Amino acid sequence: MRALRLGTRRSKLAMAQSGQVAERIRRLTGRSVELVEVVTTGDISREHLTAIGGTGVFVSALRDELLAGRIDLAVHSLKDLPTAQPPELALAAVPGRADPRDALVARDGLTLEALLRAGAADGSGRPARVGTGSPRRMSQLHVHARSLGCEITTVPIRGNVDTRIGYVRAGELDAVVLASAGLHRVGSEEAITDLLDPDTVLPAPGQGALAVECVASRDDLVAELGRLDDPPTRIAVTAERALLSALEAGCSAPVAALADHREDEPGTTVLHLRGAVGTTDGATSMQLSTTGPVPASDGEATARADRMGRDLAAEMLAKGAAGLMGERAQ
Ligand SMILES: NCc1[nH]cc(CCC(=O)O)c1CC(=O)O
Repeated sequence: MRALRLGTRRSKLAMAQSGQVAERIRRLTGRSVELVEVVTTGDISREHLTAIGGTGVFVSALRDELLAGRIDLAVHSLKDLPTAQPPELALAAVPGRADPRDALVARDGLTLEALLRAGAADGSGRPARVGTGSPRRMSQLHVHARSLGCEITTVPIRGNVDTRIGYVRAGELDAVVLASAGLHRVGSEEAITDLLDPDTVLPAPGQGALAVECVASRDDLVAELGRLDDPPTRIAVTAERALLSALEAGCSAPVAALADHREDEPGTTVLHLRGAVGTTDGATSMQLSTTGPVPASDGEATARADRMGRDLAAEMLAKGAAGLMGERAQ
């Protein structure tokens, strides 16, 4: 049998996660897998992602290659995947999720709270300068700083993981916030100085999870790749993405969501879903949560998770969430 062609961006993070999925396929199916590099608009453009239409730009070039039949499968960071799934493509697997939390990489090994209280490194009394281009992170960092009676200066940055960590090493910023999962995938986890509690900074929908995509009409391939699927992860991210989709938010909007399976009573698992929105300056924000049963069948549980996400979004909209998403992508 010929080798499966796995299309990947050539960033360190994309290569790492594609390589890890390729290895899982080889081990589970015995199929050989070959990595094929694909260049995307997001890799070329130096503009801020919000200015070029969100992180979907990373995904579209890979999808074009799938539809043209030049590659057999693609691996995306699930949080970069637009919520509308094109019918010609199948989300064949959502493998087991890594830690969904955001991580702080701060000067002098500081935690977020210690950094906010300490302020800028020069002792000038100015607020700490924290790099992130994500409206979701900015919003929640400002809310948290205010709750501690501190201020924070957020600085929009872009670039790959090494570039972002480099700003802290060079002393240009006091800290940067990145996904823990990405730092682990590229082997830079030792740079993490604090893992942010989701009650403080709730991650992006799908953060820490991967999506394995192929052409929907290739039934055998869909089934083969389906062996990588982790039902609890798929159920959780389904709830998070349903919430995002129902809020009709662009992928750069400040929407956060995290679902996790919890033991309710001994032997009974429930799905707990948190959702948050807020203005970028953190002046107004909202966080709501809900809990629902997890039916025994994975199909029913996924459908139920989808409804939970949409119901929580409806509750958020009824409480004025739309007014907090002014920055949403046009
Ligand atoms: N938006 C870029 C992006 N897409 C996926 C990850 C990290 C891995 C993940 O969350 O699965 C990152 C970098 C980051 O947010 O720090």
